Amino acid sequence: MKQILLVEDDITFSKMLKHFLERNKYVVDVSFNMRSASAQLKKNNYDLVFTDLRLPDGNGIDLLKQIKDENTNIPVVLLTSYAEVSTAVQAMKQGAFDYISKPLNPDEVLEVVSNALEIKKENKSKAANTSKKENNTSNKNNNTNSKPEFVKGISAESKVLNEYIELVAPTNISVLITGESGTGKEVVAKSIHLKSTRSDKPFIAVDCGSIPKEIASSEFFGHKKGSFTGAINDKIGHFEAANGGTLFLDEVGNLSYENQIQLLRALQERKVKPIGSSSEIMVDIRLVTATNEDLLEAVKKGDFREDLYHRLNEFSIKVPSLKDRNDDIILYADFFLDKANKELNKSIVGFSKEVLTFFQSYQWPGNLRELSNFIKRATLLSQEDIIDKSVLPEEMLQAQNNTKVHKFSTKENEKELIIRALKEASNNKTQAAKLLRITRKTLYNKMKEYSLN
Ligand SMILES: Nc1ncnc2c1ncn2[C@@H]1O[C@H](COP(=O)(O)OP(=O)(O)OP(=O)(O)O)[C@@H](O)[C@H]1O
Repeated sequence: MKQILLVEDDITFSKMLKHFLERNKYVVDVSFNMRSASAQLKKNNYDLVFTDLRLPDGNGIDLLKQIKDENTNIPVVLLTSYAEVSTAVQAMKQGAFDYISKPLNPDEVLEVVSNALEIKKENKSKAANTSKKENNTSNKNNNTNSKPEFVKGISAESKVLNEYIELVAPTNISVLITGESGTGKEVVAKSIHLKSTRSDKPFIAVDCGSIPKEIASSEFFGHKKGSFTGAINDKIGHFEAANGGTLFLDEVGNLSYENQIQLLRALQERKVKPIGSSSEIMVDIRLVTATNEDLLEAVKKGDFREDLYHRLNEFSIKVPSLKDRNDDIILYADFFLDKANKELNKSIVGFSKEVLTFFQSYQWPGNLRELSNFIKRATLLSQEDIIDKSVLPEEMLQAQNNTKVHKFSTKENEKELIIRALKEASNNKTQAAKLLRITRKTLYNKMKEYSLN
C-alpha cells in the first residue's frame, strides 16, 4: 500500500483528510509541524507528501526544498487557501508536483494523488534504466498541465465543437466559450491550451465569480508586500503566473465594471503593474474566457463593456447542452462509470435498458456534471453488476415526467402536439423537431400533411 505523509497543523482538517485517504486505501502518517515531518521522512519511505503552505515552524516551500535537497523524488503536493494560489504556482516552479486549494474537492484529491504516484513510478523506472545518469527532469507534469480526460463524442454537435477546438487552438486568438453550466467549458478551455504551442507553459484557471471585486486587481495583477493592510507578502497575480501560457477566466460576466476596465487595459497594453510596485511587467498570455450567461444581453443592458466583449470574443465556441448531444450520452455514461468504478473500487459493468432509455429522454439541466454525479451516486448505491432503475432518484423521475418532451400517441392528437411544440420552440423547426423527437424532415412532411404552414 502507498504511504503518504500529511503535514498539516490544523488537527480537524488533517484528521478528515487522513480518514478520507485511508478510506481510499492509502497509509497515512500525520505531522503537525516541519520538525516532526523531517524526522518522519528520515524514518520512512513515503510515496507522497501533502503539506500545508503555512506551518507553525516554517512553511511548505521550505519542506519542499529540504526534500529536493536530499535528492529524493518524492512528489510534494501543497495544500493552500484560495488566496495563496499564486504562491503555490511559484512553488511548482521550484519542483512541487501540484497544489490543491482548500476547501478540498475529494475527486481532485484522488486525481492528484494518483497522478503523483504515477509520476513517481515513472521516475523510478527511468532511474532503474539509466542507472548512472541522474534523472534531473523536474516534475513539470503538474495537474494544471496534465492531459484532461476528454470524451470527444460522436454526435454532429460534438463534431462541430471538436473541429472548432482544432482550428482555433494553434492560434493566439482570444476565445469566448459559451454554454450552460456543467457542459464542459473548462475542459474545452484546457483542451485548447493543450493543443496550442503554449502547452508546456502554465494554464491558469480563474473563477471570476468567486473573487470579491475589492481584491480582484490584486488577484489579477499581484501586489507588493506592505502596499495595503493585509499585504504581508509579495504576491504574483494571475497574469504573471500565466505568462507564456493561457489564462482562463471562467464566469467572466461576473466581473465588476471597474474590474472590466482594468482587464481591458492589461489586455491592450500587454503589461501589468502589481499594486504598490513602480515597475510594469510585460506579459504574454493567450486569453480564453467562459460564460453561461448571455454576454451580448449584458452589453445591451450596460452591465458588460462592449469593447471588452469584442476583445474577448475574437472567436466564440458554444458547448452544446447534453440534451442536444443524445448520440454522445452513452459514451459519457460509460466514461463516468469507469471513473466511478475506479474511485469507489467497484466493478459495475453497465446500465439496464430502462436506465439507458431514461438517459436519452431526461433533460439534464446540470449537463455533464449532473450525469457524472448521478453515475457516481448510482455506482455507490448499486449492489448488482448493472445499474438499474431502482437507483433513479425520485426527483429525477418527477422532473422527467414534467419535461416538455411530447410523444405521438395517437393519430388524433398529432396535429395538436405539433402546434404545441412549434409554439414552445417559437416556430424554430429544429427545436420543435427535437421536442417531438422526430427528424426535421418528418416535421416538415407532417406540417405539410396538416397544412400547418
Ligand atoms: N469532454 C469531456 N469528457 C469527459 N468529461 C468531461 C468532458 N467535459 C466535461 N467533463 C466533465 O464534466 C464536468 C463539468 O465540466 P466543466 O467543469 O468543464 O463544465 P463547465 O461548463 O465549465 O461548468 P460551469 O459552467 O459550472 O463552470 C466535469 O466533471 C468535467 O470533468
